[in-house]
Amino acid sequence: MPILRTTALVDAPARLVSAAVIELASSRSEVVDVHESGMTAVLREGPFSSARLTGQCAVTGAGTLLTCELDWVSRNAVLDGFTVRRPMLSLLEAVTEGAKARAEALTGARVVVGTAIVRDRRLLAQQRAFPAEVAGLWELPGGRVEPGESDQEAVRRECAEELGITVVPGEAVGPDVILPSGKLLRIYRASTDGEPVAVEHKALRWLSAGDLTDVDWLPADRLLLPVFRTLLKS
Ligand SMILES: Nc1nc2c([nH]c(=O)n2[C@H]2C[C@H](O)[C@@H](COP(=O)(O)OP(=O)(O)OP(=O)(O)O)O2)c(=O)[nH]1
Repeated sequence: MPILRTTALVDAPARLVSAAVIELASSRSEVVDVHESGMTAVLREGPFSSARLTGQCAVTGAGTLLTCELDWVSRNAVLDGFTVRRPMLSLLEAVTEGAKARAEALTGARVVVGTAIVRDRRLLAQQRAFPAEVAGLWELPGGRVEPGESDQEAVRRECAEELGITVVPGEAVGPDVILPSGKLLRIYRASTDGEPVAVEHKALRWLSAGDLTDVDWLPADRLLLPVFRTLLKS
């Protein structure tokens, strides 16, 4: 199975480098797995039987080392060297260099926090009531981090406003996701003793791992479903 590998040293945190690779990969392929330090995508169409793109981040003293790999099953091993390897290398370089530039440009971008509250192996999700373009779609509780506020303070404030509960924020999980506005969606675990109610939303649901695909998520959250599944296993 042919395999190509490229690397780049990126001056940005790993969860943002992962976000940039996910954004680039999802414009050309189907992202099938995401985690804090990378992602795996499958290319469905091209001069190969099947192809897989992975991006993996490692934290070093000099920045985040991004390693991207493409491996594929050849249709014709003789033609492979001429007709497949060169475009595959161009694709890989475009993803690696594109992710480096995008992550470095977005360092310090505004953050939207999402809150992952898990109870009895179920994740709390809420259905948006407005604006019209996204009404009916599902998301995690949260919202924009206000100037001068920490991510954790935003998690506490948004959960109080949207759910009427006090939460204790935990660690960030998964990669960031770049929103169409250029803000970064960042998910934090949180725990609560309170009973949430839908203050601003249409509905709340506690979703088990098997229920996760029953609801129509906002596109950024749909990308994070592998992270939500992992949370429900632990
Ligand atoms: N809260 C939240 N927002 C999300 C998620 N996924 C996702 O794409 N978003 C987007 C939707 C919005 O464009 C943006 C957050 O907007 P928002 O309306 O919830 O934020 P906010 O409470 O600070 O807004 P506002 O009342 O100040 O207008 O992030 C998610 O899981 N939770």
